[in-house]
Amino acid sequence: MNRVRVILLTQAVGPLDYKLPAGMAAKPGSIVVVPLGPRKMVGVVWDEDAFPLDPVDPKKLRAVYELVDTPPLAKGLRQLVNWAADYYITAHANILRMVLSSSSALSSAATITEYRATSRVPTRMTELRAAALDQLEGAQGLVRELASEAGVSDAVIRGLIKAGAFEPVEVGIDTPLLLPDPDFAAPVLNNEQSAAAAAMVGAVKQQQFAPFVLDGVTGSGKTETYFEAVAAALRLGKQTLVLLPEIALTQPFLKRFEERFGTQPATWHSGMRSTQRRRVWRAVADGSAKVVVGARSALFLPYMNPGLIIVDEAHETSFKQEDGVRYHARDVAVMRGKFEGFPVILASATPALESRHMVQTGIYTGLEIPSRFGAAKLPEIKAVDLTLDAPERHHWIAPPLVQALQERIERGEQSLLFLNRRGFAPLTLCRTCGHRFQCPNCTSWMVEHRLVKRLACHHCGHVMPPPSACPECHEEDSLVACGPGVERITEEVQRLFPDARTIMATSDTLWSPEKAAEFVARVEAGAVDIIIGTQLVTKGYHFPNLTLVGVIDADLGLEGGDLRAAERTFQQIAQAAGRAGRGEKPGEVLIQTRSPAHPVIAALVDGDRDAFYDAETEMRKSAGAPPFGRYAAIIISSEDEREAIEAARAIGAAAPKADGIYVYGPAPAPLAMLRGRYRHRLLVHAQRSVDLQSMIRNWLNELNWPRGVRVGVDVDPYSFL
Ligand SMILES: Nc1ncnc2c1ncn2[C@@H]1O[C@H](COP(=O)(O)OP(=O)(O)OP(=O)(O)O)[C@@H](O)[C@H]1O
Ligand SMILES: [Zn+2]
Repeated sequence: MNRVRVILLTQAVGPLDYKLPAGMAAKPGSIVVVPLGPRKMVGVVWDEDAFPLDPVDPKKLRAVYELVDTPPLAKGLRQLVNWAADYYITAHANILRMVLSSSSALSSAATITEYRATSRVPTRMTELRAAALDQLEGAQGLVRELASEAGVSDAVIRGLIKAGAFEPVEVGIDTPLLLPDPDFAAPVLNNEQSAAAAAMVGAVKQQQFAPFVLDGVTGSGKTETYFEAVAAALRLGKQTLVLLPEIALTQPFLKRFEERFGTQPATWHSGMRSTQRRRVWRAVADGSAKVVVGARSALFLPYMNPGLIIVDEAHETSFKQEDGVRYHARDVAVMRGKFEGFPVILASATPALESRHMVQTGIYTGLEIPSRFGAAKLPEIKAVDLTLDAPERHHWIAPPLVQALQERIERGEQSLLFLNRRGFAPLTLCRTCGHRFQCPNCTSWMVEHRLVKRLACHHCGHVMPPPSACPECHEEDSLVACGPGVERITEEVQRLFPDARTIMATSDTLWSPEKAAEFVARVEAGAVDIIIGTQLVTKGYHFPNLTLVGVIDADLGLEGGDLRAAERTFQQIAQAAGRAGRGEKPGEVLIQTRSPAHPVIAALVDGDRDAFYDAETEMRKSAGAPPFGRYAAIIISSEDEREAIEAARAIGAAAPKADGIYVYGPAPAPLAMLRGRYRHRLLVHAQRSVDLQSMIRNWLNELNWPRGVRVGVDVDPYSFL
């Protein structure tokens, strides 16, 4: 029968059956264009056994329009999509959109029309046009891209094209990627590294599923070591994916990769232009992209011949996606290896408790590199007790840290101050009436960003200029900044050491791979004495002349009752500390805290990671928390507060009562209002033996709620409270 089942890239309809026109052959995984009502839509031919479907009268079936000229999605990838839709309780379409994440890759044209500026000045010049021309000097791209770069509408750009200020350029987009050479510059590994590399290389050659935790202390050379596994995959003609937690880490990685393999790998991240996306997507799908480095979205690409996935800094919580499909890239990576039969390496100096547990129970293989590479030693870590050694009023750097910074400046060495807070101050209030600036769309304070003279919401992006008078009591010049952010620490450093060269490193300053590369180049060239940064600079970077790390507020992350607060704080500070003393000169780390006896701080000072993890694991066990039990959050939101509460109550009232399941709530979600939507949450806590997904699916399928209400499920949530 020439009938196929198709999943369309929209959540609005389930899988539909179509008939194949004569002469068209499509098998499961084939990408097709089909009619849906009056529209044309992309879809994927799916295995018939995945969904129970009513038989439709064959005469009523509409015909597939077109078979897209790309290789069909492999069976293993289709299984992964089935699994992810099931596990994260979402529609197949939502997962498939991440697989087919380049719409231009699906059209057959191998060239594309971009536009670039000519020197012709349009006869009619408007303010918008002038500003756009100014912004776009030397730029080239699609109309949409140029418009967004200049911050104007597409119409403005089209007007400029008509006026001759931009001209069309035909761009070939499928130029082949260069091949990395596994033997270009192989390093000599030390014994510890060799042992770990041998295990990974062996697994790559076996071409079977094998999960590893590559657990090496900071500066142990995990990258050089897993590069051997990449080389092994290259020799077999297999594809490797390296996942990085942040785009900012891409550039230094590319440089190291090129030094090792003679050419850069393909990259994949949200900042790419659509032509680049198409080129990489197609090269991934036809197997010619041998190594891809990317953010978590690279995980779902249709690799033709995958042989290895490496998740670098695998403990990072940014691998968990918090909107759309709430998946964890680390966990999906492991499942992908399982379905498609290849090793997956989770590399970290501070593995997630869950990963460590998998090693201890023998499900993952643990590989350790216990010491730093070469002559480098792990830094000495000390706590600075802020209750004894307090900074001056309105200052945040305590005397011992001031002195340590002074010594580094004198010796020509570099320092890093770590505070995980962007902006100048986390809270602004009126000293006369106490008014606090809150985001109008979210339950969160507006954060002052003094450099750009704005108050900003870190959740929805809402910004406003700081008013000169209080909006409540109208008192002039009455606003005070409360608490420090990195901008304020930078100011303090500049006051303390007027001659020191400082640089601030946060997602506000390192927002693109290029900016991050510039930052690295400046630090490497010795043009910086003191780096002040958020968690963005605490991992991955290797600056041999950096010998001091100061943690401004170690207690910050420990506040609040988040399940992973202690673990995350430990990881963050250990990673920050790991930037010190990576070269020949020894490193020193000073941790400012009000509770030096806290188990997290004590473990860091004693260098006793295992004791900390063991105690933390015991606590999770007795609480039935992951990995010993499971959580899922059900988030109910609406622009209408009543509607949200009522829907949440109705869902709560219908909660299943069964052994091993506890449902808490509904209660206001961690951000009770977000982007203008009121949010309520139910938290489901289940024993491992419970089929959590089926239970939630059955529960929610029975219920209805008003159109304006959205109900999302977050399986294995990372944001709590
Ligand atoms: N076998 C080797 N030969 C030459 N250089 C090496 C070797 N192993 C490591 N190095 C160098 O040592 C430094 C530290 O290595 P690397 O950055 O890979 O450590 P890491 O384990 O990833 O650290 P972190 O977890 O802190 O990011 C790098 O400059 C790296 O090039
Ligand atoms: Zn907001």
